Amino acid sequence: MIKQDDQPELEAGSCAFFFDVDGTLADIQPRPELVFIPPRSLAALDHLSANGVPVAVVSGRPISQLDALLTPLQLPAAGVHGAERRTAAGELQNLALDHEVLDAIQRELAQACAEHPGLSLENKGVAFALHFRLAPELEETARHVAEDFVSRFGEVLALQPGKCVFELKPRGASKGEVIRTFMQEAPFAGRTPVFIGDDLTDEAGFKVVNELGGVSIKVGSGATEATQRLESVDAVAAWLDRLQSTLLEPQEHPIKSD
Ligand SMILES: O=P(O)(O)OC[C@H]1O[C@H](O[C@H]2O[C@H](CO)[C@@H](O)[C@H](O)[C@H]2O)[C@H](O)[C@@H](O)[C@@H]1O
Repeated sequence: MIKQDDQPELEAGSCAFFFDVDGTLADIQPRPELVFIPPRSLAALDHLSANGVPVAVVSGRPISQLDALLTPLQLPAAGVHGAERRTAAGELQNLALDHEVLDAIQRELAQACAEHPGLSLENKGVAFALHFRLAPELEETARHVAEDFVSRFGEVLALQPGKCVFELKPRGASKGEVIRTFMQEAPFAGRTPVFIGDDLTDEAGFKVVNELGGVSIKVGSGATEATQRLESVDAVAAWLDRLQSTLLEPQEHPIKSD
């Protein structure tokens, strides 16, 4: 049990924040489309950002889904584990990928997954997630299919295991490298990077943030490179509340929590 007193102590005004989404801002749900970010956390993100604190989301989800989850906020964002990026200035920068090959992979994967009802294929256009949360007995099948595709399309895809999922992400996509890129630009540059995440894909982010002298926070249990921990998504929400109170002369924020 992590006590309230052990919450990471930070002054928001000198930091730049990077948030993972599933398992960090939002509780894990049986299916990806059921996920939501609690209004209290949305309000806190809005408050920080409206007060000049750089806040970005860094997720395995595409940016289009992140925008929908964060509505009405539109934050700087990295999607698909870093394959997509929207800068603070609103510019979109994506990894250069061979879409013909990805389309062919998608067709083959759909066929392979169709042989295993219960295995759910999430097609993100440039990445694919093989979910087995609703059919845990298919974990080894999902691993086998994912490993087979990575061995055949290793120039394009890399394996990214996660919570009840094996993902095929674009080779070169890394949450760590995308955080490093954000940290070279305004308004992030010169601040202490803070990255909060819960899953294996977040470990690359923790590594880079540690290297940059920042603060890495793992949500939940399990081995990690992160140096601090929060117990749960609820604990993240409570910590966000406290972070807001460290701001000097805060401005009113448009989103109200309920
Ligand atoms: O980097 P994240 O923001 O943590 O996104 C990682 C993946 O999250 C989603 O899958 C996970 O969350 C689902 C909803 O809670 C859950 O049902 C699933 O078992 C988890 O693996 C999302 O579907 C993926 O696209 C993201 O890459």
